[in-house]
Amino acid sequence: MQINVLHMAHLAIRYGAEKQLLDYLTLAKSTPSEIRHHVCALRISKPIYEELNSLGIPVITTRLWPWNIFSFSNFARKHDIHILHVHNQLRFPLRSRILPKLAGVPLIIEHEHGMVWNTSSTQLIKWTNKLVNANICNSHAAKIMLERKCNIDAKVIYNGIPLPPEQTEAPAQLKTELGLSETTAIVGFVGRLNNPKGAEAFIRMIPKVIQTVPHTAFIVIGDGPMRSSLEAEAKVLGINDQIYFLGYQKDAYHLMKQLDVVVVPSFREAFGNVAIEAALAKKPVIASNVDGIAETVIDGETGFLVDCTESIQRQKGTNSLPKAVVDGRTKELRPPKLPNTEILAEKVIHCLQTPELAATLGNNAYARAVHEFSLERYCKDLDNFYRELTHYK
Ligand SMILES: CC(=O)N[C@H]1[C@@H](OP(=O)(O)OP(=O)(O)OC[C@H]2O[C@@H](n3ccc(=O)[nH]c3=O)[C@H](O)[C@@H]2O)O[C@H](CO)[C@@H](O)[C@@H]1O
Ligand SMILES: O=P([O-])([O-])O[C@@H]1[C@@H](O)[C@H](O)[C@@H](O)[C@H](O)[C@@H]1O
Repeated sequence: MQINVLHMAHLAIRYGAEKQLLDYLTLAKSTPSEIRHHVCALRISKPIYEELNSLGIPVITTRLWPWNIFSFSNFARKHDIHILHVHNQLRFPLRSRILPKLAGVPLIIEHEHGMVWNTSSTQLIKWTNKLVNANICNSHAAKIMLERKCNIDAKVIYNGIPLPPEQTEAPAQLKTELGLSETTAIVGFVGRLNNPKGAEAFIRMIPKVIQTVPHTAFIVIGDGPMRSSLEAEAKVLGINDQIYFLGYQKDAYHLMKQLDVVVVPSFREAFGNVAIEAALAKKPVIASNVDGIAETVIDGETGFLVDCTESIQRQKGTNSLPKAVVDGRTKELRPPKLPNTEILAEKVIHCLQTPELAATLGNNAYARAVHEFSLERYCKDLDNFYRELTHYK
């Protein structure tokens, strides 16, 4: 039996959830299987549309408002869709549950990538829970949030990241481009410049790091609504000449290879693909002890986890703050906080001053990532889940 899956997702930008889906579809397309993929894009950028086209994946673009139900149900019928796999639409049950059911889609999977932290009213979600056949979370922390907030049980499938080709040593062009000497260490942040990522904690730790290790450069990869305020804060802290805002970079992994330490200071993070990408680049990760990050980083073995103690000031135009996050140690809910600035700086300094330790952490992180967080493993888990759900033998 062929299994036809329709993925519903926002594909306008290319950060965590979008990359995860595109990487999966790319691998799935090159692996013989009875599972066929289709995409229902709520929004889509031209490059992503072209990418899906070149993979030969049928795409329907619709926001799925009630008046779009006929085109959606025609597409679902034409491609004999068995499963609608909805990514990150927990807040919109009309679009992800009610209309697809009315359109005759047999099975619905909801996949949580981090939205449950944002969900405000959960009443409609609870009322329509019966329309969903299965839920997937990308970490145990996400599963805890989904259960506590929406009374939904879920299967945990950790994200998976494409393994880099063996033996690809990146040319160290970053230092040349930035005019840095060969001996300058680089500490990096990679992510959307929106509030869950805690980029301000990265900036605030810098003066403390350079007091002890003065010749260090800091780079920020990524873009978003907080960029100008972060640049302004760097100016006020007097660290302008040591920090480089590189904006959105298509090949963040290639740049990560050229860093010495990667910092992931998010105050909420369902999973955190950046921590795994850093691991695959064999770099130690210093990260907040919160949510899914506490599952991807093993404190003292693959990096360091830093407890969260600093209050957050939400800026205009950024995401609203979640009421609670999952504490990395206790697994209990607690208010969101940024990682402790002193400890963050201390751990970065420790890695910079003891490169042997940094190398050991990076190698451990790499071995664990290859074993537990590969795209192949993700693909296998997801495909088996589809088979289970459709009682495929
Ligand atoms: C706050 C939250 O809950 N976020 C979740 C969200 O993704 P979210 O987009 O927040 O974050 P992730 O860190 O997982 O992924 C970001 C991705 O964007 C890439 N990048 C970033 C900057 C840049 O300039 N160029 C670039 O390519 C990174 O390399 C990485 O691959 O869904 C992901 C996928 O399930 C989860 O892992 C995240 O935990
Ligand atoms: O977490 P949040 O900022 O509300 O929303 C996020 C998007 O901005 C991001 O593009 C996507 O990859 C994440 O999965 C999540 O949907």
